[in-house]
Amino acid sequence: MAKLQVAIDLLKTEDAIALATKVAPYIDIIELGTPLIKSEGLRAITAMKKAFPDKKVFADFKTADAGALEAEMAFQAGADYITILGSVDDATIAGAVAKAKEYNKGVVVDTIGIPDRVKRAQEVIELGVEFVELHAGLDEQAKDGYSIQVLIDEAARAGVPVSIAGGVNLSSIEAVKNSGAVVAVAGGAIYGAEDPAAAAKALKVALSAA
Ligand SMILES: O=C([C@H](O)CO)[C@H](O)[C@H](O)COP(=O)(O)O
Repeated sequence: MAKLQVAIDLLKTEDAIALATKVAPYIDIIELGTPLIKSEGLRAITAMKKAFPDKKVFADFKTADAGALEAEMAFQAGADYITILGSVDDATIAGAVAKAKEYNKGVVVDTIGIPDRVKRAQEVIELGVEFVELHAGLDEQAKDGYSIQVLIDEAARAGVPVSIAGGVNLSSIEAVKNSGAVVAVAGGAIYGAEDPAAAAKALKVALSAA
């Protein structure tokens, strides 16, 4: 069954923990979004892992260089996963993967901005990453004509473990599930909902349905 990841793009650690507290029963992976980490630093990761030791904590660093160093920073702070940008040199990804092996943690490659996400996913999986995020960022989603269907189609033909991030919500979750993605990432659909717990529960139920 695909896992559910909540992407927390809030700016304060206490708000992030308050949200995670509401949705945790339905969530497998808690993502600290890039804006949150930039706003609060590594202590946001440490605080989240301390609050939820049994959940996987995902640090969305979107690292572009010094992969080993940034991976070590994230893992020492308490992260279980770090993201490295797929558009960077393979050496940056390989450095982070080597560090992940040392700490028994994982690297996720983020394909944001990459024209051929499937080809790059197939390449970087060979470097030892856990899974690849097929990702349309918030700015790409805001463009006219954006549809998550592109990511769903890519996941179905990727042939490697992928997550989908880019506006996953209740309307798209069934198609995301059927695409074979191993993780569905939902940000705004949860943290922007009037009742985040109900939103997370509905997504989890849809992912769990036979
Ligand atoms: O990674 C993200 C983005 O780059 C800002 O950090 C989002 O968390 C990701 O796109 C998922 O969020 P939604 O698209 O709101 O589901």
